[in-house]
Amino acid sequence: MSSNTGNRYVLGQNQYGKAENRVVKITRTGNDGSWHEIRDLNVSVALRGEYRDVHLTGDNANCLPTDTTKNTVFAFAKEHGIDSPEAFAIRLAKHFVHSQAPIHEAQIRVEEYAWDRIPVPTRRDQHSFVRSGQEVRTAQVTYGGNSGRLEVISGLKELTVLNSTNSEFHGFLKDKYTTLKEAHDRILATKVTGRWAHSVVASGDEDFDWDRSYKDVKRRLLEAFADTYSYSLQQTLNQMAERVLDGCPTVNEVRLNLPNKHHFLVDLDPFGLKNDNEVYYAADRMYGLIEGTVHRDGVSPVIATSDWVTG
Ligand SMILES: O=c1[nH]c(=O)c2[nH]c(=O)[nH]c2[nH]1
Repeated sequence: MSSNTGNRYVLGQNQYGKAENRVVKITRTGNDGSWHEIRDLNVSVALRGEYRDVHLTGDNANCLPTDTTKNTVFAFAKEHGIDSPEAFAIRLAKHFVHSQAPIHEAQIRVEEYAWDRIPVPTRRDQHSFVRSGQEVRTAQVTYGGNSGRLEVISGLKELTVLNSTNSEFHGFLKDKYTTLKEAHDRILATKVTGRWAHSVVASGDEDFDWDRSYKDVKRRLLEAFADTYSYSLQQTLNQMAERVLDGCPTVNEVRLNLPNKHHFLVDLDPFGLKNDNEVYYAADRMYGLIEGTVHRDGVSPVIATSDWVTG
């Protein structure tokens, strides 16, 4: 969106909303309500539409307060529950666009923090949890706009994985600045940020099982990482994305950002010791950053390539 102010400047893309609403929903089940389920989300709202006046003239008539968007997130958790990050985000996005004429498009971004149950064999009630440290689940829903599209991008971040062998890197281009030694057996480690876009079919299906889809994609990413005999992290990236597209017909596109978490062999010669690929120094920076999108033929990619992902 852009609008000519009649002056020298043009108001370009703009959006607003409340970011990082941390909503935790406890659902009590069982006869006496002593079995608890938990969903722990970080929800950000961005609204787009007729906001020329609020920026240019100070007329706030079209401006639903960010405070209201925050309240809506918490009220919806109570009124509708949280079935999954995607379902919750779709419900919110549709609500904002359908309830206020000036709002043309809504984008909801969600992070979910997972909790595992602490098993207590002596207790029938279950309300104790330990934060599960593996990864953060993400979802981004965009609804509305000129085409009235519903776009759902699921994802994860901070999923750290390591292969202690079956990784080589050699035969690369060399110039006068190249000092890297060819590696025929190295550690391959990365902290996966992955995003995958769902087809319209899945996005529009109110009964679509987002949690199951998420588990399926994550399992495939991990299995492909473990199965691939790697000649570069780029090749591993492609294998991981293809494994998802192979097994998940409702996923059209996968984007992966893979920092190469370098492990350098430590020189033990000064101590008269031989380092037979056993002792490494794990460097936390700098890191190679390998990024790419793999999508079905004929599908136009929608996942932003400009998002800055750090290692
Ligand atoms: O898997 C890798 N890909 C690269 O492009 C690269 N570059 C580098 O220095 N090490 C590696 N490893």
